[in-house]
Amino acid sequence: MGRRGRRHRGTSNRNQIEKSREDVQKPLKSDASNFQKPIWSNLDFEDYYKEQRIVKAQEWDLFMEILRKPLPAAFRVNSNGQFCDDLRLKLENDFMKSLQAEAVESGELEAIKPLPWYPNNLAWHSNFSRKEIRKNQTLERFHEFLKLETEVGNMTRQESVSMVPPLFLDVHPDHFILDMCAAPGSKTFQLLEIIHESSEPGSLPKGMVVANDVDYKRSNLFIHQTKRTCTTNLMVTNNEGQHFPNCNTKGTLSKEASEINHHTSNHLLFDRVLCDVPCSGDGTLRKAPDIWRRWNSGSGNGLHSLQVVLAMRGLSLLKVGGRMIYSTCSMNPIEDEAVVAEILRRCGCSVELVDVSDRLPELIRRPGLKKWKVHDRGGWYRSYKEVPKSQRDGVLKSMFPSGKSDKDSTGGGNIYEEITSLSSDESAEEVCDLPLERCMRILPHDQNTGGFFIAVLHKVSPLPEFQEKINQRRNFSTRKTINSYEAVSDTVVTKPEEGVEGVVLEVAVSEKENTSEEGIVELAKKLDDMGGKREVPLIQGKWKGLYPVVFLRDETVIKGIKSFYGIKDELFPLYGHLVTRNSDISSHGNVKRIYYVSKAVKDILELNFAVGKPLKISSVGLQMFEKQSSKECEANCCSFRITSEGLPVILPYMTKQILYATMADFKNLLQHKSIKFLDFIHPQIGEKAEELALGSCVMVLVDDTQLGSEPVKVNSSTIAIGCWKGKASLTVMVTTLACHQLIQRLSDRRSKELENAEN
Ligand SMILES: C[S@@+](CC[C@H](N)C(=O)[O-])C[C@H]1O[C@@H](n2cnc3c(N)ncnc32)[C@H](O)[C@@H]1O
Repeated sequence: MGRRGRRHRGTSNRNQIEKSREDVQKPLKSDASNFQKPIWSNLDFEDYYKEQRIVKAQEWDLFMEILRKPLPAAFRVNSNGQFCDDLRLKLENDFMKSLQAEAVESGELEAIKPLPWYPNNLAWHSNFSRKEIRKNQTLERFHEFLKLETEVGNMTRQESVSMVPPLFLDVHPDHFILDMCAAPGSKTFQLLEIIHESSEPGSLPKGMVVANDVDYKRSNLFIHQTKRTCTTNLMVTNNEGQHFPNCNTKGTLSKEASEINHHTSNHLLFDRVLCDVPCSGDGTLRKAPDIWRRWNSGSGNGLHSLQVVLAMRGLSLLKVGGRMIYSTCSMNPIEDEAVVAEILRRCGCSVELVDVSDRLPELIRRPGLKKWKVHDRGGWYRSYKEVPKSQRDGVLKSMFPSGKSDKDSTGGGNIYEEITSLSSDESAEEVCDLPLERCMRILPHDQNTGGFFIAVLHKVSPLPEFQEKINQRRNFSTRKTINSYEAVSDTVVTKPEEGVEGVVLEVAVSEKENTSEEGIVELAKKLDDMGGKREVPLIQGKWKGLYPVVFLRDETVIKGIKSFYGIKDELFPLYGHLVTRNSDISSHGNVKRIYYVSKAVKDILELNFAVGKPLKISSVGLQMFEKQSSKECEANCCSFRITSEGLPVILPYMTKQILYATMADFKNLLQHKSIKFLDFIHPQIGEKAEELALGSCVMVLVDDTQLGSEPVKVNSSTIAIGCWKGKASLTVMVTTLACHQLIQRLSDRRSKELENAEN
């Protein structure tokens, strides 16, 4: 095959991939002129899945019936939330009972119930769809509860099947985890919760999550939500997953930096990888009925090769001994079993499909298929031999159960290459000889959910050398990466330094936060002390709302914060853990927002700087301090207030600017938002408030016995809010919504205590 022909096929295939990707990701236009009523059926879909035999003939009608019903709502109580137990009890003891009448009326057995396979009754399924919950008046109280707790970050609405993959990943708090296709981030939140679960309040987990997604707009939505997780252990990147950088140090790091990088040898490697790939999404038909209209077998075919390369890249970034989940919300074997079979063939003995049949026994799932066929416009094919040459652009060998890709897996060929001579037995229906029965397919009618597919992979040894070489070749052809990224986003590209092949961009911020270019360049000079690498905007000569992350090294600012809040370096180091972005610096050179990064994130950030910034970081760490200018502020006042999301992390290490208050004064402040010192219910608390330095402070709720015996040890149940101490009054610095939610939770606790006392 000549080069021209091959290139042509490659391009056409690429176009098809792009098209499928667009089809999958493009939100439907919501304006009235484009609105089309869902059709709830698609004969091609029915023919396809009947032929693939994903369900037995006798189950077919039920399968289709359930697919046409709206998806019941599901939600999770966030396990790190301060009110986790309170919320779980409220669901178990209050809503489960009070909603029951409503359920019986609509013919259901239970209104809400915990998902039996999810640990600790933390995930719930409601027999009402989200629409019903919104519309029904009796359900209003429940709806308000869900809305409020979701808004403040105590709960997450998430499709139940989408909660499954993190549970099979076997995550430990010290794990470095890569979530390759993370947006909108529901599984990332779960992963973060797991790594935080066993850490003490204020002590940060050793592990971290890199949440990557090529689509920076989708990532930005997700970044906005990460505030509520109060985590310092997250980095969000916008690399193409298949080109995710090695961050290979090639022995160029100093001894100190190499030690930092100890856990990653000379590559950035991960203990766990979640590869939740872009897919045709027909498992979400119940939630997104517009898919009925759009569905065709070409979508799955067009995504297959992207899914293979994403999974292969994930495996190459995985440590030996590590675990990767490959998952899709599609029921299509071309996107599911065929991809898993292809990666197993490419990896040889270095990767195993893990049998997890003994895990989560209450989760109903079906074994992966060993037989399937491939369909395209030309019809059905049982083996690659049957595919006419004219159709081989879109139908690949790797889509068939046998794969027949020996040549591909040596690294010499590529998956678009043609086979012209095949033996006669290849025309028979193929059966895959790999243990694909270990994969899991969740079908909608099994437990009233969406459809999902999961495979658990274990890396036993390094991948075959040629596979690693293929990955390295892909990673970095840097220019290509930049160009393909430009297609989907506005990017600031860091000017490549001598000897460093193309390095890319950083942080996305909203347009309104834009600062003048001169100001930023000026500030970059001041703040970027990481080897003097200054960021230069290349694309269209504009910053386009994307700004670099820089370590904050300003001694005056850091010392000011430390002394004002009484933070001891040996207990909670600030230096080297504080970062800011150029967008967070005013044109006068003043830092506006400061983020805190855990040791794990700091290490990766430093590694990224050291190897020329191949990671396109769009968000990192937790916003902990915010500039707060006030006329009342005196010379010794610190102009950085502690943010609500930063407070739980820093509180255990603060020795100054803390006011302890009992319930009456605490609630009073939440209700009135601002209280004069003279108006405190307990005058001694008012006096203490007056003694605080002007500026940011924290009010901590204590019980009557603790008052007067300060300092009180902070633990995971400590309730505190950020405040501002003015000349005559104390003011809360949290939103009205957060005040409202806190009052609600405190009242519920109080009623529970009274109830317990009565019994
Ligand atoms: C199924 S969604 C992921 C859902 C997500 N894991 C969650 O639980 O919320 C697939 C994601 O893959 C992203 N994506 C598509 N192509 C990609 C690529 N080449 N590299 C990385 N991400 C990609 C899409 O932007 C999309 O957000």
